[in-house]
Amino acid sequence: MAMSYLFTAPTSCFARPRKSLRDLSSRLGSQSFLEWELLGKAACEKRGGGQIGKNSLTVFCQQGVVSVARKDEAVSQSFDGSTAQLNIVMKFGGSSVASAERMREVADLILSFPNECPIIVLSAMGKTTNKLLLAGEKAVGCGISHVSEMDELSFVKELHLKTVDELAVDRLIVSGLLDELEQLLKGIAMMKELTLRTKDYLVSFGECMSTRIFAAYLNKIGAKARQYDAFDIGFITTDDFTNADILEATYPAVAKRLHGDWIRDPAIPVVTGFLGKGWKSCAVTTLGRGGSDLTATTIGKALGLREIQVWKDVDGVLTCDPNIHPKAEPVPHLTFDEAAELAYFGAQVLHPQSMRPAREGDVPVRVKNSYNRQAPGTLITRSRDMSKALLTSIVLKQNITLLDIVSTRMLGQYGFLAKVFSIFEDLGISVDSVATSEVSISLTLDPSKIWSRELIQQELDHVVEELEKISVVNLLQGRSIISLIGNVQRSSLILERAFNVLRKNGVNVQMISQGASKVNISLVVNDSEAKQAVAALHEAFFEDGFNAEIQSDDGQSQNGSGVLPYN
Ligand SMILES: Nc1ncnc2c1ncn2[C@@H]1O[C@H](COP(=O)(O)OP(=O)(O)O)[C@@H](O)[C@H]1O
Ligand SMILES: N[C@@H](CC(=O)OP(=O)(O)O)C(=O)O
Repeated sequence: MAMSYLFTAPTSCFARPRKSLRDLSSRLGSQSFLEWELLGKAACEKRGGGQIGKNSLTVFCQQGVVSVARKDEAVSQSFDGSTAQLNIVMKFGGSSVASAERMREVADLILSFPNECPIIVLSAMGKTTNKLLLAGEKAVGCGISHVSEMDELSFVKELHLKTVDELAVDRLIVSGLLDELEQLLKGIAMMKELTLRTKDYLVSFGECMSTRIFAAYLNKIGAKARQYDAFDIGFITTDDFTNADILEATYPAVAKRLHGDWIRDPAIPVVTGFLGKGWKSCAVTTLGRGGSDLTATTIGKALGLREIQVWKDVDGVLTCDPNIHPKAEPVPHLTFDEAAELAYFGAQVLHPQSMRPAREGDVPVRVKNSYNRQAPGTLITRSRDMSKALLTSIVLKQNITLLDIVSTRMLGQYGFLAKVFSIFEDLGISVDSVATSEVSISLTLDPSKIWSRELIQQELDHVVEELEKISVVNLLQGRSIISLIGNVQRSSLILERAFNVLRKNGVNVQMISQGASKVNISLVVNDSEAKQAVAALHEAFFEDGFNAEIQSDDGQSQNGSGVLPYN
């Protein structure tokens, strides 16, 4: 029996998947149904997503979605380039959608790209998440009768009702959710308890409302849009409430849902950022503060989009936190590794996990300013010309704890290190930077753990107690990590300049760590000296033309090509 297939692919897909389609068709053409299913599965896995139906196979390719449907007898193969495909994801943070006026501007911004078919990801409006968390904490102690008068609840209600009124969309879009929110807070007040699971449900109201308002507004101005709650479209996560991880199953599920709806009835998808659904509990989870960036990159990978755009209130990723040093400037180009390291070491501009899906899917990320569209922003890709900038940014993480641990036992180094890290593992505490010698180890912990659970004093005491069974421990609080992100293959040059500056400023470095990442050197200093040190380092590396000088002096990178490969 002759097998035959109908292929559909958008024009934007032709560049790369045409070959894949041919490969697939020739490979599938001579197979039995069972083999076809197996090959289909392999293709889906390789390409990051897909689905196998009884009589159809859909594979999501790099540049879009390729549908492959089997037809019974008649041989037919066609490419249909007429349907525009979802090709980018645009994420707008709380600062970008803080008011009705901002929502109008964001809608205008989206529609100013008529050739793009974007998926929109939104965070909660302005400071809504913080207000909801505060409301939850207050509700625990305020008594049920006082819930309705809580300032935080009034703030959230007024902000959302005012926004729907100003955008002239129906109040019903949010009024039901606001009632439910009040009921939830009353429940918390009644139980006098706010669990992590309840916290996640509580904050989810922020994204659920912002996306509903925005989608309604787009529809009102004639741009057909469809709202989605991430927890309903396949964002499957671990059950680590307040800091859940995205599970692999998410990618094909999200692609299937968004693409399927788009093919059936095209409408701009407006998806809640930050939210997921726990795979065991089936309850709403959140991806950690700032998690909407991760929602966007997950969608980018799931659908193999051309670009992920993350719109903020700054001109891109800056050379340092503008709140710490006002002379911070935009960084034009970063690698995924540099951006991940920068986020992990404290730059709040990106969620620490958000680069992972983008890197895995090799989808470029562009960080842009929704208040200043013309600014070029920052492009984050697999590799960059390393001769262009020796250092890309300086990140400061304050209020960390430094632990100096000296072995008292006759353990070999491997035994000692293994024991130390097993203690951290047992206590579920992650370590930031590490420096070791034969019998001692220095490491840093982040007590505020903004991206995960709180490391409270009690836990810190517990760590010390456990470590003291095998070592002498010196716990030093009030320290900062200054991370120098850039081409660490040139570490001698970076360190020479950095130590020169720090010595001149009388700053003593208490620990130094250069990981295998090849993009980060971390220096630990006293909190009291940290900001001054960052300002001095920024001046030395970015304000006096040092990066440019290095480029003209010896523009060649270590591998000669100037481009550091990602591996
Ligand atoms: N290196 C950095 N580059 C850019 N912004 C930074 C950096 N470090 C800290 N920030 C802060 O991050 C903010 C943007 O991140 P965020 O508030 O999460 O945006 P959004 O809510 O729009 O997603 C900026 O307003 C800035 O104050
Ligand atoms: N609203 C959530 C998620 C988020 O990503 O927000 P933003 O994009 O504004 O950082 C938070 O405040 O953490």
